[in-house]
Amino acid sequence: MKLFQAESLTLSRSVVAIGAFDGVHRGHQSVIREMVRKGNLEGVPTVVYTFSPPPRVYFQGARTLTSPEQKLTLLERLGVTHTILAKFDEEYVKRTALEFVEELSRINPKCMIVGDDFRFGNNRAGDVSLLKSYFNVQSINPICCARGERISSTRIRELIVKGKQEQVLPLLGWM
Ligand SMILES: Cc1cc2nc3c(=O)[nH]c(=O)nc-3n(C[C@H](O)[C@H](O)[C@H](O)COP(=O)(O)O)c2cc1C
Ligand SMILES: Nc1ncnc2c1ncn2[C@@H]1O[C@H](COP(=O)(O)OP(=O)(O)OP(=O)(O)O)[C@@H](O)[C@H]1O
Repeated sequence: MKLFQAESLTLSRSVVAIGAFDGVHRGHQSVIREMVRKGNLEGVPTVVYTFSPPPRVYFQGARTLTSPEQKLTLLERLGVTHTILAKFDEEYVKRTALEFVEELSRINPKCMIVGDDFRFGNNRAGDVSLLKSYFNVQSINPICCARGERISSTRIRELIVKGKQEQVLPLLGWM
């Protein structure tokens, strides 16, 4: 897997998954596996566009579930060929939604997977409907735990705070 900073990758075709992916939990794995499946089917590079630190860590002081190194190892294991790891800092968050769209255009995504509530660009001005006006955007069905709740990084952080470690590993599902 090749690693890139923001604005440094150009491709003639790709499939892309975008998100914080903190923890690379079972929900994230499902998104990434679907993206890799599509990429392999089409014979095009598979790209994860992610952030370091995760936006919730930067803005809300949330605890990080996976270090950048751990995250990259897990992404590589899932078969991702390229990862863009954007340094999420004071400068980066000033980028407008259209600047982010322009950056994505440089990798010519044939298909893009993001969450329905994905927001991007300064002050979270960009949303999925804006992204859909430029790209073929898809989402996948939510992956839930045995109790029927949607798995999320936020939920895993809450379980850690409550000391319910034994419930965390099945949600991460790294084994
Ligand atoms: C270029 C760019 C600029 C952003 N600027 C802001 C911002 O000013 N304020 C904010 O709360 N979030 C900002 N975000 C973070 C997004 O709101 C969101 O958390 C991020 O895209 C990750 O999406 P996810 O939470 O669905 O994984 C920005 C994201 C990008 C890509
Ligand atoms: N349980 C899930 N099932 C399916 N897709 C998921 C699930 N959790 C996250 N995703 C998808 O993974 C991508 C990255 O999401 P993100 O990093 O925001 O995850 P999250 O766990 O919801 O994070 P947070 O709790 O911090 O909001 C998005 O496309 C999102 O829709």
